[in-house]
Order: sequence, then structure tokens, then C-alpha cells
Amino acid sequence: MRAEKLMSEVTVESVRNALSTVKDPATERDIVSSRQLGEITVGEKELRVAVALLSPGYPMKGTLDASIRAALEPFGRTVVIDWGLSVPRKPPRQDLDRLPTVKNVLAVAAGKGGVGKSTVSSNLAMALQRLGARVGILDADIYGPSMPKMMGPPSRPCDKNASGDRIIPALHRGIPVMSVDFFVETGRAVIWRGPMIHKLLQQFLEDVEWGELDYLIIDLPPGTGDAQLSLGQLLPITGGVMVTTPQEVALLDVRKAVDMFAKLEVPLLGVIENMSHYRCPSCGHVDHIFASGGGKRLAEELELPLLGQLPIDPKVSAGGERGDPVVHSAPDSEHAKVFLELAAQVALEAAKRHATGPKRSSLLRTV
Ligand SMILES: Nc1ncnc2c1ncn2[C@@H]1O[C@H](COP(=O)(O)OP(=O)(O)OP(=O)(O)O)[C@@H](O)[C@H]1O
Repeated sequence: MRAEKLMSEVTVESVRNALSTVKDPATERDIVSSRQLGEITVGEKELRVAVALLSPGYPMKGTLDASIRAALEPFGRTVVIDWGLSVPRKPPRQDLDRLPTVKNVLAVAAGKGGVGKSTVSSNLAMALQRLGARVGILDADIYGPSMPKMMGPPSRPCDKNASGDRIIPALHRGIPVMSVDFFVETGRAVIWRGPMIHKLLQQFLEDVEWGELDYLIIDLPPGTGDAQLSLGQLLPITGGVMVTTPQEVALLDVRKAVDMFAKLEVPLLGVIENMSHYRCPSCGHVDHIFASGGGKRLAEELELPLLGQLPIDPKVSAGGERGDPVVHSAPDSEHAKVFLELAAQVALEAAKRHATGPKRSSLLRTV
């Protein structure tokens, strides 16, 4: 009798009510008010619900799946969940909305040069794309642009639009890329003062047809210079990720870079430790060539997540040299898996940032 009564009450509304108790584990918000719940279809024997995940490769999908099934269990029907992806957008800010079609801006930074920031940027972009997100890359490393080389030959070069008033970015492996490299003769040095860098970056943001993107990844120059200052002023950055190697000498410079982000009021999403260790392919022995645990200690000190620890791997550097990031050249390899997990963590932290009320970059005045 009880079961019959319950059966007769299965409506779209009752299913929605049941799901309003389900919280997304990343944000702690219920999936109805956060608009993650889509279409509900009530069948004779089946309940079908569409649910959007907030980040690609969402690491807590299993927990959310179990909560939804538990909430719908009393209806006594087979539950089918159609998963989708709906990356939340950075909060609109009229005065700084230079990129209305871009949902999130992620800045990849490093305290010092050569720690693998560009390697991380290129593989992070490829990994987010592989996980289903729409991604672009802005190479803001004005003095040492390496993104076009690392991403391989373009399928479409950077060009002007038909009316000549907008820039169409180059397309590398399906990813729109803008870089100063497109405008400087090979082998020539860029010797620019701060105002010129500011103007160029402003153009890269305002005059480029980026299209609809979930994430625009900015490959920053190392250290604390003009490009960081300009970007902090020009647009709201969802978050920065700090790439470091494990040794103390690299960490000293990271702390300065972290301080700059704080002054620019750009939130940091976490720390990535690159060249964390080397695993011998023959015997499996793990060597910590550049000391061990520095990234973890730094993350703890800054109270930030350690987003990933990337091993030293000749395939990773060979991929960069060849212009074929390992996530693209060997997508099912162990090395690619590390980058895919890292990308999922970065995207998760960006999504959480929206739920917990992001800080906004305003700055410059207070620097
Ligand atoms: N995990 C890794 N395993 C092996 N080689 C790596 C790894 N990460 C980076 N490299 C290599 O280290 C060198 C420096 O990397 P990359 O150019 O990405 O550093 P960067 O921090 O962007 O440098 P820059 O100061 O020029 O901006 C490159 O030759 C790259 O291929």
C-alpha cells in the first residue's frame, strides 16, 4: 500500500524536491539551487535526470553519483544519470569585463625561470581540452615566448578578421593561442618597457576573437614583473597556479611571487611541484634529484592545495621540444595521466572559488 502510494506520487516535482537535498561535495551547495540539475524524465520503470558537473574530470563524481542515487532510492525505479559539464563563470565585472566570452582565467606562474611553467601550461591546456573543456592560451611570457613552439605547428595562423579590426588567434591542436612570438622575427629580442607590454596585453585581451572558452590559460613570465602587474590590473583572474621545483632556492622566489599575487588580490588555487622525482624505467627506483617535499611544505605553509607532483620524464621534455605535449602525443600514458589528474584538480579549485565567493583583482593602485 505504502509503495503504491509512493509510486503514484512520482512526478517531476517530487523528484526535484528529493534532489534538492543533494549537495555537490565540492561546493556544499545543493544541485537544484546551483542549477546543476537539468531535465527530469519520469518513466514507468525509470527515472532519468540530467546533472551538470562544475569542472571537467570532476574528481568527486562518484560521491555525487552515490548521493543522487540514495536520494532517489525511495522512488523504487532504475535511476539513469545523464552527466554534462557546466563550468561556472567568473563573476561579471563591468569595469573589467574585457573577456565576456571567457568563463575563467587561470594564470600559470613561477618564482624563477626554467622550473617548467610553460610545460605545465601547454599540458594543462591539452588536458583540460581532453577532459571536455574549451580552452585558450595567452602566452604572456613577452621576453621568452614558448607556447607556439611547445604546441606544435598551427592548423591556422594568427590573422586579422575580414574587416581588419579584430585579431583571430592561431589555432594549435584545436586551441586558440596568442603570443608575442607571432609578431617578432625569429631570433630577435623583445626589448620593451612596461607601458608597451601593458598595451600589448591589453590588445591581446580586447582585440582578439577568443570565442567561447571555459578556461583561458595565461603563461606568465617568471618572477614579479610588468606582465603580472598589467594582467592583475586588466582583468579578474579566477586564480593563479604556482609552479615550483622542490629545492629551497626555487621556493624562496616562489614566496616573492606569492606575495605579489596577494598584493594584486589575485587568489591562488594551489601549488604544482614539477620535477618532483625521477622513476628509473628499468628498476622502478625513485630518486628525488632536486630534494624532496619542498612543494608540499610550501603548500602547507601557504595553506593552499598541492595540486600535483609531476615527475621528471624525458618524454615530457621531448614532447615540449617536438611541439607535441605528452597529453597529446601519448594520451593514455602514465605521464599524460598525471597531467589529466592535475588539470582536474586545477579546474575543481577554480569551481570552488566561485562557490566560496572569489576575491577580485582590482589593484595596481595599492601596489
Ligand atoms: N617534468 C619534466 N620532465 C622533464 N623535463 C621537463 C619537465 N618539466 C619541464 N621540463 C623541461 O625543462 C625545461 C624548462 O621547462 P619550461 O620551458 O617549461 O620552463 P619555464 O619555467 O616555462 O621556463 P621559462 O623561464 O623559460 O619561462 C624544458 O626543456 C622542459 O622540456
